Amino acid sequence: MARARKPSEEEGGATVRPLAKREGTVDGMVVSRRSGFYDVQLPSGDVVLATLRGNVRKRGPVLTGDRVKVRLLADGRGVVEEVGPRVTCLARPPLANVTRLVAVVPVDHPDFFLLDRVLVLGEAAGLCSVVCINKVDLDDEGQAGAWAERYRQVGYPVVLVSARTGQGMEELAGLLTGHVSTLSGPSGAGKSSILNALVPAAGAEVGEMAARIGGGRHTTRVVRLLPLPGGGLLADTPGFSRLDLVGIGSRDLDRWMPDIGRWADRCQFGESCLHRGEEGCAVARAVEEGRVSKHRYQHYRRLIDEVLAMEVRRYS
Ligand SMILES: Nc1nc2c(ncn2[C@@H]2O[C@H](COP(=O)(O)OP(=O)(O)OP(=O)(O)O)[C@@H](O)[C@H]2O)c(=O)[nH]1
Ligand SMILES: [Zn+2]
Repeated sequence: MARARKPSEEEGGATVRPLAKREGTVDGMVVSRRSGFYDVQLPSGDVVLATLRGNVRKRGPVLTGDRVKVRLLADGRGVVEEVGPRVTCLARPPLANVTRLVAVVPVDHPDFFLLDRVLVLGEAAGLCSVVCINKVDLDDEGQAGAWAERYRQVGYPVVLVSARTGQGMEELAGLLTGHVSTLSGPSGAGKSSILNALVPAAGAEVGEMAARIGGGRHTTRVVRLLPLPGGGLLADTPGFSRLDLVGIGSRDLDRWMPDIGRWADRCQFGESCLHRGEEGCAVARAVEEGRVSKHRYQHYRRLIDEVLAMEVRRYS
């Protein structure tokens, strides 16, 4: 898989940059869609309901997050006349131009294997990830600081927040400014609570997942991009609705874990090495010397075994 080029901070996907000039049209971004109708947010903040022009419809699906040119009609509606190139594209949920992934870990039930899996998927999709440790009001044993340090060493910005008390939320909001962002993390991590704290009008249901499933309300939801008060947009649906390592190859995995990849480049065995404890492997040595976290390396080993097993199933 070719390495996705990461958008720079200035290129944050929420900036509505002009596409090529087109007479009588304005730039916008699709912020939600349902059966043939698209809500397009204009640079003024206004949202118009639009349909697609025939040639646009033929070219393939237009996704929430797509940058478009709309022609405004006299009745206040619009017609999408052109769709701009995508910086990133997620499949499930279908979202274009997301640039920021907020990987949420709850203090009360932290699962760092799951976090590393989410971060790998984010890297492979070309997103700039932030690790968000939530529920720090429950951090009685003061462990969150050490966890944060582990991920700062990898190179990720880490924020310690409490959606309940509001601690750290301003810092998190600052990291989302100018981006199209999405939250990811296990059920109960506090994604809806964080969304509601960042976008008071979001009205996301908190702590009701079990009730929803139990009650059989299992309908497909529309993905919306909600405007953040400080600028930027936040998806109201978690960024990865499935966490299988689809599209991740055994030869690429080290690149999607930057702390491992850094040493993989120096491995004497070159590209053929999968860094599974081979004698003389530069990654194994870096772990022994304490330059790479043992936890992260253990997770790499579990993930590479999983990817290899998938490849065996696919090719046999
Ligand atoms: N103490 C504490 N509890 C929190 C915090 N954030 C969320 N919670 C609680 O954690 C539970 C789960 O929160 P949600 O926001 O529904 O979590 P979610 O990640 O959206 O969960 P799903 O919808 O199941 O994916 C709720 O009971 C929240 O009130 C926090 O910062 N501190
Ligand atoms: Zn190696």
